[in-house]
Amino acid sequence: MEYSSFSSFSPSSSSSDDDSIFRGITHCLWCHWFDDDFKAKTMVTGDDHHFQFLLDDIPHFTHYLPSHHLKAHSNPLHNHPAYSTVDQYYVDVDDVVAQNIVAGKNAQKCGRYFRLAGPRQKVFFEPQEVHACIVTCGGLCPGLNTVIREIVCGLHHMYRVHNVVGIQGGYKGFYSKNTISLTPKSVNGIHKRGGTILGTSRGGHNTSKIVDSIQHRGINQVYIIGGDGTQKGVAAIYEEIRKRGLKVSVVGIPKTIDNDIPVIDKSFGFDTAIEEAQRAIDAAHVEAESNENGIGVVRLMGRNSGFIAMHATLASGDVDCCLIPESHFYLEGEGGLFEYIEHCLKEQGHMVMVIAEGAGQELISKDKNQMDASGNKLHEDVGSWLSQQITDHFKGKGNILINLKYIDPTYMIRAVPSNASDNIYCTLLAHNAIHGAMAGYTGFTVGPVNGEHAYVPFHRITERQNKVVTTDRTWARLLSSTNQPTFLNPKQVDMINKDKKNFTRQSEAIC
Ligand SMILES: Nc1ncnc2c1ncn2[C@@H]1O[C@H](COP(=O)(O)OP(=O)(O)O)[C@@H](O)[C@H]1O
Ligand SMILES: O=P(O)(O)OC[C@H]1O[C@](O)(COP(=O)(O)O)[C@@H](O)[C@@H]1O
Ligand SMILES: [Mg+2]
Repeated sequence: MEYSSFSSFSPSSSSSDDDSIFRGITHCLWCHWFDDDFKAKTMVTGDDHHFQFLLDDIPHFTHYLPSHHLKAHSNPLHNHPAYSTVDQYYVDVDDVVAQNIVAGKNAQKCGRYFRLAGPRQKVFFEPQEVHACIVTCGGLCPGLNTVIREIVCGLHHMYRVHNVVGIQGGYKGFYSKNTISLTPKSVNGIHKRGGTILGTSRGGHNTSKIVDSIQHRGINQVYIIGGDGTQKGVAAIYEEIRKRGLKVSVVGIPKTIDNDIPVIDKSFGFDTAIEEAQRAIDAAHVEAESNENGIGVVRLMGRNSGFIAMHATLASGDVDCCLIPESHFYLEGEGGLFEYIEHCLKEQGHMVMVIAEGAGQELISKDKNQMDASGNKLHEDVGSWLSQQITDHFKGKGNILINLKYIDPTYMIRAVPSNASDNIYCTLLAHNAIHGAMAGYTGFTVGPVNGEHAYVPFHRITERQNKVVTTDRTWARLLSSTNQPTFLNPKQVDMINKDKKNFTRQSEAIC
């Protein structure tokens, strides 16, 4: 199937030979097209023609490379001693994952679907032809080394691919550093270490220099591990590769300690970070409890979203107040933070607070607007600021002596090695990334959607950042467990309720 057979905004069914090689034998009707922004879409109609849904599809080599450049081969896993015994080992080409799994009266008509991740019957690379590279970009996260190790070992053990290199120091390493060879031996045991053996960086994304380097080195599978910024870079690399007509599979593996990547259930390393945060909260609790009017303040990561702070608070049970960027708070007056602290000290003699790094930034007077090398806004240290505000407040009250201890474990929670469950998660991500690349898919990311690993197009991952929804049940559960104020006035509550009504109307209109 030639790329030109995809027509803009006009779904058309296809049943060429190449198409059936690509999709296997199927009874469903699959109509592919690209929308105005060149995003792959597929309309799938079931056997009985009643069931129809829109698949948020990912690109495949057959979409843009001429068929005489492509040859499909049987998946070598057929002959693998471990995998060949598995019943139904290959993913059926008709298998998709629903983004919304809560059934309602319009359940079949609305929502998005993604391709189920996993090994395909046909692959578009011979093992000896593959030259893969791996790069890590952006901030650290527990599990980076595990993903690296599992890509190297997965390629080696499952597909007998031996030519894998590491790009050092993030995107800029493509054009400024030599590669290092990665073998199962060289990555042995790295999952027990925090950080990334390849190094990482912010900034330095130069699409044409990166693609020149990929072309020059003869690399044909690119595995890029990074957050939202990185995935925007991966999308640009894929676009350039497609324009140049290269048979190079570009795969993004989503990483972020902040867990703010949409669509996927959770990012790797997040569980580990929450576990590590407990140690800081426990210490803050012990200090606060052991001192008269003890106040423990813990600052956790979360540039624009408060998932780490929220989950660490929910897991702990010892936190009296959790402050996140999504929920504005104020210090003075009725319903304010100072009033609540005074209440906690009076009632229980101590209190523990968790604050996300991006919370309360609007309260801190700033004279500069600083950015990091990737263009991310740099925040003021809200933990130190808040500790000072609390200290000054009680000083002003004269007769109340407080004992405030400020703990800042921000970098500690992301520098640790991944825990057992994150290691298993990282392995699945790595293996599914490999299966997708070997099957000829490109320009995609991978991750769990409602518990099933799926291939997700870049634009779904980068179009927005996940935020804590302060009107949903999880935040309500937190408010009820801490007993903290909502910091909302009646006018704001009214606005939230109006927004909710509008949202419900819009959702109904989409269906
Ligand atoms: N819009 C973008 N387009 C291309 N590359 C980007 C973009 N945003 C960030 N990058 C690159 O991605 C890398 C990591 O981005 P950063 O925001 O620091 O971390 P993360 O990917 O973890 O969010 C950096 O090398 C940066 O130059
Ligand atoms: O000091 P660094 O390395 O820039 O990292 C700090 C930032 O990294 C983060 O963990 C997010 O990083 P990523 O976007 O790279 O995932 C933020 O919470 C924090 O603001
Ligand atoms: Mg980011």
